[in-house]
Amino acid sequence: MDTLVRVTDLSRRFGSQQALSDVNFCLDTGEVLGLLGPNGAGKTTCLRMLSGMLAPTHGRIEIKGIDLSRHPLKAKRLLGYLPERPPLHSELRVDEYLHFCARLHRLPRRHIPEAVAEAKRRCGLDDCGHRLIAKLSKGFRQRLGIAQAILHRPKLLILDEPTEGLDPFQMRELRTLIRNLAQECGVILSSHLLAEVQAVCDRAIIMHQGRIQFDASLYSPPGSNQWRVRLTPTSDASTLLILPHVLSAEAIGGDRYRIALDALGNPSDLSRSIVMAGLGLLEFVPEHSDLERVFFDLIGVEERT
Ligand SMILES: Nc1ncnc2c1ncn2[C@@H]1O[C@H](COP(=O)(O)OP(=O)(O)OP(=O)(O)O)[C@@H](O)[C@H]1O
Repeated sequence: MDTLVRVTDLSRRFGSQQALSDVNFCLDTGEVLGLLGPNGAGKTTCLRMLSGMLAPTHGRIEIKGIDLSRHPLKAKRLLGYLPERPPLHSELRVDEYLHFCARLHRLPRRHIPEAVAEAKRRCGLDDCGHRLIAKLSKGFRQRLGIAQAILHRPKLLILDEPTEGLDPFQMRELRTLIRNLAQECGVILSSHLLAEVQAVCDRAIIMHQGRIQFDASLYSPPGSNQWRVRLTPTSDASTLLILPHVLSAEAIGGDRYRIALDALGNPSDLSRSIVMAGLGLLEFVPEHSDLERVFFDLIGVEERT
């Protein structure tokens, strides 16, 4: 697969504040990458640098092998950007605004009507051309923000908190749109919601205090068969290890254990054998993915084990 974006040792300092430190990652065409992290983690700073709006203090960004700092115009032609606050002009009508943006993207005049029609079609704005932007709902404003970003058919689409403030229905529609757009380009989006990233992304990077804490595919590896149990305090937990199909049983605190089963093990047999071995079973849940573990550890939403 093509490497679309290569980010090397990217750092940014604002005065004494180190907003981003030594960030490294790559993105392939067709991939949707989610940047996750709490407020102030550095997501927007990272996306602003990727979009060419902010210069790095240190490090390099290449888009299709083109160095963004050295050849900004050439590299920026390959990307579309939806900032945290979409740059909409509320006094304009949708068509007027998209024509204006098409000129900013330097599309040849004769191609503009077709490009505007196509962007509206892809973003579900076909019937909105004459509507005043001031009168659009939040969901339609986000669609319009994305439409301006894809007018020139970029190879890389950068979306900063694209579903922020949308209702669940609008969120679902926008996620479908993002997945459809990803058939033609790579997408990097930011969010502080784990479920959001899990719903739409192929890969997630968790950022915290300007650094990458986790970077992995969201497709669970085949054969990951892990369960979390809580036993009564008097239980002899070493018994877990001799139960059928148990590969390991790791104590994770609070009388809880993370149990890994082999490929033949299954949860219903495991729960039965725990009880038959005389252990007091209080809780039995699927173990979180590594992504969820890191996220909850950082954000501290879930009870700690
Ligand atoms: N222009 C700026 N001047 C000074 N500090 C800044 C500037 N932009 C960002 N920062 C600081 O850099 C850090 C990272 O901010 P950033 O906006 O990138 O985080 P974020 O993960 O996008 O957060 P949020 O989810 O709240 O948007 C924060 O501490 C922020 O205060």
